Amino acid sequence: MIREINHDPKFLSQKAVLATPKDDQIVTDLLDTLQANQARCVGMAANMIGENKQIIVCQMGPLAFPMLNPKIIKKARPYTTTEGCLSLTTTTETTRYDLITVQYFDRTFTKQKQEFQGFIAQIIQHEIDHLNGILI
Ligand SMILES: CSCC[C@H](NC=O)C(=O)O
Repeated sequence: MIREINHDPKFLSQKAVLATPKDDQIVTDLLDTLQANQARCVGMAANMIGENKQIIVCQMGPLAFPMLNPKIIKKARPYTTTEGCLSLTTTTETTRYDLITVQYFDRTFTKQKQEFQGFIAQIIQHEIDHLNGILI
């Protein structure tokens, strides 16, 4: 189901709680909502649809993939960039890392560890910030 985008700064600045296998409907809704906003959005965190759970979805080419309870366990090659966000009206300068290793659970709740580089790594960092209540 496509959900409304949350713009409430108080809600968005909370730290999200751990996701469980019972949260699969949130994953579906997040993927639907990302797809509906594809023209202006490449990633979303669950709190952006009003669900305070550690779930993100990221668009990589034609593929949108969910990550549950993601954690960056390694980061390298910092750089400065400017980002916007569907939940905000302004853009901000921020530091990102070109190379990251992420530990997460996939939709079947299987533990994964994967390395990401470049733009997709940037999206993941932006969305994980959302889970920690950090808006760029
Ligand atoms: C380049 S990272 C920007 C990610 C942002 N998503 C919002 O959470 C978006 O504009 O899709």
